[in-house]
Amino acid sequence: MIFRLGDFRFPDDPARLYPDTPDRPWVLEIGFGDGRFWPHYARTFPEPPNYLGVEISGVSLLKAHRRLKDAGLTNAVLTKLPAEVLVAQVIPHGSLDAIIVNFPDPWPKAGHEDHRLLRVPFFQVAASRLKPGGAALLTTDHDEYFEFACAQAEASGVMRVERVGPPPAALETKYAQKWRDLGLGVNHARFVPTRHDPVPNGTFAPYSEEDPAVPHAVLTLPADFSPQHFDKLTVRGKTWTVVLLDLYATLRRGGWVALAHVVEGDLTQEVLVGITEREDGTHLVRLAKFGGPIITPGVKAAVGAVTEWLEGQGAVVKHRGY
Ligand SMILES: C[S@@+](CC[C@H](N)C(=O)[O-])C[C@H]1O[C@@H](n2cnc3c(N)ncnc32)[C@H](O)[C@@H]1O
Repeated sequence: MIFRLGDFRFPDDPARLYPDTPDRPWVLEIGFGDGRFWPHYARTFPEPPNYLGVEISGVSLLKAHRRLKDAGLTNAVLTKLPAEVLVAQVIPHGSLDAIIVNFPDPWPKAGHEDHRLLRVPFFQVAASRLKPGGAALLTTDHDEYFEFACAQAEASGVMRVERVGPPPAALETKYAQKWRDLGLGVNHARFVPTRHDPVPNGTFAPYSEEDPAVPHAVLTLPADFSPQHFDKLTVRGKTWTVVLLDLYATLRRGGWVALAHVVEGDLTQEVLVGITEREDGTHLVRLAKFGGPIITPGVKAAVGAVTEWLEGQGAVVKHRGY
């Protein structure tokens, strides 16, 4: 099954994600590519564990989805997201049996280490998300990244590094085959948590139409409010950047819609903020459902930015709910 970020809870519950197999082990694979690993690895268990796969490539997502379907692996959830967002926001403390990372992008150029997944912050969150007895498994052809990842795991203070042989399934992926054809070897490590300090999930919330928590404001617009142009506007907070890109008039209900680009760490969302007239003549500024937004501090700030832009145009705010 393919999940969007908005289909998850924050944190989610494996029993909700896998209602037919809630008692099986839970394995997360990061950067599954075309999905060759899981059919091989799942076969090494008496029953296929519950699988959560995360990828940033949409093409890979569709290829892997077809592969898992053809293999009859139904207790599998695939999602197109940066792994960092999924691990930090969706996965509960102490819930995973394994985290698998096969041939992660090595970011080999000097100065690009910050783009690497396997750094201290990742290991700290991973140690929280793994169950006692669980481990993160890395297989890579890239010697320098391998040493870097082992050093980062040690530096995290929450992982023990075991340099052991890879599971045979890790040698069946597309990239494993590519490097094997070039005559290159692989490195493998198990990162075993030595501590399980909880790293709290964030403050994300799903969008629910009736929920009063949907960010909004109520205001009175000046009688002559009729914007003819809109200049792009950027607002920065500690953890987010909001860019109000444009404002559109809506024809069906009267009113306007602002398009906002919201960046918070690894997560980017494009959201719409509606400005609609209410029966009493005031206007409601509210995050729109369109596009399946997640309610985050940055998205609340986008509603705030639209409200404050309207104040700059002479609106008087009666209520702020963001
Ligand atoms: C070198 S490929 C390896 C693919 C596959 N594991 C294999 O062995 O054939 C790395 C994969 O990681 C994915 N990826 C890179 N950064 C990611 C991130 N932050 N979250 C999830 N996937 C990511 C890429 O899209 C790519 O498919």
